[in-house]
Amino acid sequence: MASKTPGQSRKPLMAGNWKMNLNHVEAVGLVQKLTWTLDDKRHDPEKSEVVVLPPFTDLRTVQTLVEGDRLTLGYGAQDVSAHDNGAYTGEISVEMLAKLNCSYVAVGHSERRQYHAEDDALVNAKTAKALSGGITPIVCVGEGLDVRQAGQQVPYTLSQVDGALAGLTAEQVAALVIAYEPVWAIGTGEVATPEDAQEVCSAIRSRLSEVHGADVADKVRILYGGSVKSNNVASIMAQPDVDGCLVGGASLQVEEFAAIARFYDLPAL
Ligand SMILES: O=C[C@H](O)COP(=O)(O)O
Repeated sequence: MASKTPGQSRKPLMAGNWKMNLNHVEAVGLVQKLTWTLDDKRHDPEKSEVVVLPPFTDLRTVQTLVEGDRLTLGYGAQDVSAHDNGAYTGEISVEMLAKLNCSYVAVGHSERRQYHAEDDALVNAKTAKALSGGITPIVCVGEGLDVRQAGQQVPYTLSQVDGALAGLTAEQVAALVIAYEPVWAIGTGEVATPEDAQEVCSAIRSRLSEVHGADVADKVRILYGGSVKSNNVASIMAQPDVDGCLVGGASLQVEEFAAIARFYDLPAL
């Protein structure tokens, strides 16, 4: 099995995308239980950074809890507007997220692309907007089942990466996170094999290196997402170009997500 490069400096990132689950009262319960569980199991924050991405309506509550109790837990949003402010009903601006001290925001999640017709140009605008507001975008890319069956997952995903990062400077690219999420593996229980994840994550890093240089490519954390569980996370994380996971369903289960965060203590099966 491929292994991490010795001395690699990218700190693993485990981000829990709650999607449209948990109201702000329920968020308190999950965040408290998660941090207690991580403490109880002696989670080492140097070995993985743990982040939650709750719905917008939970963010102020999560901020108050994290800051009030000085929790070692990052948080962010699941989407951001490409606009600064104005008549965009239902949208949330980067300035609003920055005011809530969000560290991260997911952009271009496949569910946004599928249900809200977000294309690469809009994902590009949102990525640039997040960066301009000092929030780290987690740029989501990945192919559907038809593309995978045609064996086109690498060119398809690289085209999404090119589109999402168009016009960004090397410095901006070095500051963002990319999440490779094959759509056929999201919420289906169909996890990609570690080799499937590595193939595309490695191709993404090579593309970043071609366009922005090896130093930039070496800094970017590339996550895998799609049916990540405690029983498959260690072997996925053993891949050299996988620097963390974007976790959906399992992030709503405290014990499961805490175990995923502590992937470094699990055997790679
Ligand atoms: O953002 C998370 C991904 O969509 C993965 O979701 P999942 O872990 O439920 O498959």
